[in-house]
Amino acid sequence: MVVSTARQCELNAGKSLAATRPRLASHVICLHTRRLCVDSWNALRRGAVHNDSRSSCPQRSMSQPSKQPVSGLAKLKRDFSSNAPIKPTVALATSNAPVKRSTISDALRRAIEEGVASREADAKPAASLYPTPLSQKRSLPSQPTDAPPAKRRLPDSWNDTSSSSSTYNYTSSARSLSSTPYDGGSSLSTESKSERKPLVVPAKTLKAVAKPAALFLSAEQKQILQLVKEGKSVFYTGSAGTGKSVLLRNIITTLQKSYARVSDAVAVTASTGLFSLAGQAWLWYRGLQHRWCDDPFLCWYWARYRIRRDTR
Ligand SMILES: Nc1ncnc2c1ncn2[C@@H]1O[C@H](COP(=O)(O)OP(=O)(O)OP(=O)(O)O)[C@@H](O)[C@H]1O
Repeated sequence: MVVSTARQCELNAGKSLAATRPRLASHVICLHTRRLCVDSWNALRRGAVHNDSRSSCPQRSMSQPSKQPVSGLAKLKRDFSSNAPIKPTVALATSNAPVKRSTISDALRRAIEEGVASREADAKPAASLYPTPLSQKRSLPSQPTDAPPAKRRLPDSWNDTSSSSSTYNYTSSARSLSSTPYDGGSSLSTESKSERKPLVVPAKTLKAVAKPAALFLSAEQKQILQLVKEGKSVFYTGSAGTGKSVLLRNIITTLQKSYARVSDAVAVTASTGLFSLAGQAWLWYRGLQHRWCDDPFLCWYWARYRIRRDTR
């Protein structure tokens, strides 16, 4: 595309542009009239006359200043007859002066400015809803502090059923418990320490708790117990945990009940396991089996030593 000035339009009028500049582009735009002046390159090549320039570029005297604002390119003179570079005829100082823009540019600029302004106006309320990037905290919706939060209440049907059913009343139960010797700690929050009542547990309750469960002797144990009742001398032994001590306590209790009216009828010479003849059971139970236990005397002595040491 070739940019042609008004002067060039005048110069080129009436003669073939193709003859002078055959390699020019296909169109020539006259900057003076800002419209397409010349036909296509083919028309120029055929030697067509620059007809449009006649109509669009009226013959004007170059001495008359142009009323229409032109850009700096309009003031460039170029001789198309040669390949000489463009030489500005007007000092470039004029370019330093504020160049008055065309009305089209001003309108476009105003339209762009109005569009930007309208976008900013639309974006302002939306931006006020969201926090700034620096403050990432979410602002909770402001609630009126005067109005207390609504209490959650049970439905009426719930109250009806609870009153009719056997619901546990914690308040009344706490009062009833405080009247008992042991309040179970429920009245700690309501009563002071001075009002606390001592813990009183009936002796019957303690005995019932301390009483072990009844044992039923096995057949072998019963057989040995029966022999003792018949007054026979019995020696029974067995490995650890087979029930020898249980049987011995049962024998003592049975004999004491049988000879309760006779004083000193029953005498217990040694406790179970500890001072028994071998004493192996106790030592085995304590995990202290020793080779001395093969000797009854040494085992008894060893057992006594361990008992005294442990009971200090
Ligand atoms: N007839 C029984 N019924 C239920 N438990 C029993 C019976 N005989 C013994 N036991 C239980 O067996 C365990 C051992 O019994 P016991 O201490 O009398 O054995 P042991 O032979 O004396 O043991 P060790 O030789 O170590 O002294 C005990 O916990 C006892 O309660």
